[in-house]
Amino acid sequence: MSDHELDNIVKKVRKEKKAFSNKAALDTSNPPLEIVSRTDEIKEIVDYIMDYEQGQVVPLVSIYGRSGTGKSTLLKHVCNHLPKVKLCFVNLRKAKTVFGGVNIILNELGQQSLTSAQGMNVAMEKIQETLLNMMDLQKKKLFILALDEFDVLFYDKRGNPSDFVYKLVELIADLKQKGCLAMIFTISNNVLSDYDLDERIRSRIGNSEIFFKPYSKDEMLMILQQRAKVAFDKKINDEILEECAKISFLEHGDARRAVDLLRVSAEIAAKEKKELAVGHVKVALQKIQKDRVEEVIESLSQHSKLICLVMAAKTFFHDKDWHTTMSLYEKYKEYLDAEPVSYRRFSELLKDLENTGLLTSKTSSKGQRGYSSEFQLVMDPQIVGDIIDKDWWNKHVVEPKIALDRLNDAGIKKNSLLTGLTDWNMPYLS
Ligand SMILES: Nc1ncnc2c1ncn2[C@@H]1O[C@H](COP(=O)(O)OP(=O)(O)OP(=O)(O)O)[C@@H](O)[C@H]1O
Repeated sequence: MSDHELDNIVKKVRKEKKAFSNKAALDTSNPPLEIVSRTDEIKEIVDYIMDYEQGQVVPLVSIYGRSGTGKSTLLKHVCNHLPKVKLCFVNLRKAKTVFGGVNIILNELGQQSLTSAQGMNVAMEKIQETLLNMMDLQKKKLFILALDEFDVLFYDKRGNPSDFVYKLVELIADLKQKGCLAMIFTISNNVLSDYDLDERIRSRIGNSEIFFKPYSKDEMLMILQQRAKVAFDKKINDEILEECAKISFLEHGDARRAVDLLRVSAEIAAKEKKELAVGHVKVALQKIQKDRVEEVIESLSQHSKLICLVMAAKTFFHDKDWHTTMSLYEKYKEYLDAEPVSYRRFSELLKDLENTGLLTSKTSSKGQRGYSSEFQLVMDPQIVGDIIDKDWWNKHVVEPKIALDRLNDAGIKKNSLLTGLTDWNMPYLS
């Protein structure tokens, strides 16, 4: 590429970026200028923390709620506001094992990792020693260890997360004996007491919990207005922000994704050299969904991909959202040109898919026949079909569906002419 061509690219990109006066305001890894709403949750956090002035704090508080509800932001905001509080904020997302989590804590405290052979007790002693030195040096009154994405440790089936929680609580008690007040805030999507914990730990940690509910549409709008004011020179039409807030409220209540939606919409408008409009939000939503689904689907096994394809086809072809495990399993077996997994394994795979956020489930009563689970695809089935196998999807699902809809529109009964079109029925061979 010649220098001239490169200069032209730089010029074009620079022009696109002029749509923003301060794009960093739409970067959700930066703290917000101001906390919107959440007064009750802030009060609850402050309540637990301020007990230190009476020399007595609870050892562990579980902050929980869905993603993007402000859990980490608020805890950091409160701690940074209080001069006598020392916060050590640790994200455990990358911890593959309980001991890996301990090493992440040590690293955050400025210490080297230990080998698992050195054992948990040595690690706890190291944490304790470091904390005591740090508190003495910095003349703080309360040490807070915030453990974000704490639930990750419970995926370590060989480790003992329950024992780790116990050791942390013991550590807090030891520190207190040595004149150092400390407490732990765990942050996760589910409340800590829902996890597999021993009884002795349940009684030690008590019920110190703070729930963060998903944001309402108005709260979401306020968060967006605040960021938009800083990010753009021109005032953004409220209609656009309201659209982003509405979509985010209906889909997830996640402030991070709402801000991302606004940013991607503005990027698309800038690329088209147009004013940001509501239409760009719709395009951005499709793009974000597609990127997310692509990332998740790429990491799935062939069986799980096939389950997604069955779900997408059933949803799209029959205009039906909810599907029972049995109806999905029957179609999956019919569909598969290889040895199927057992029904039990199939149910597990559905649950795993639910954990990725691609599906959601509900349990409904079948009267005397007990209960059954039903699943719904969270994403647009077209996006899922396109990602897994676009050609196959178009040929065996979209085209027959269009043909069937035409027949229906013309008033021709489904089963009279083209019975083959009453369902998509080509085995999926790849
Ligand atoms: N009340 C709020 N006021 C302003 N910005 C907010 C508020 N709540 C959340 N945000 C913004 O939304 C984004 C997500 O917030 P945060 O990371 O605190 O959520 P979280 O509940 O900890 O999510 P996760 O569980 O995914 O870690 C951040 O960029 C944050 O600045």
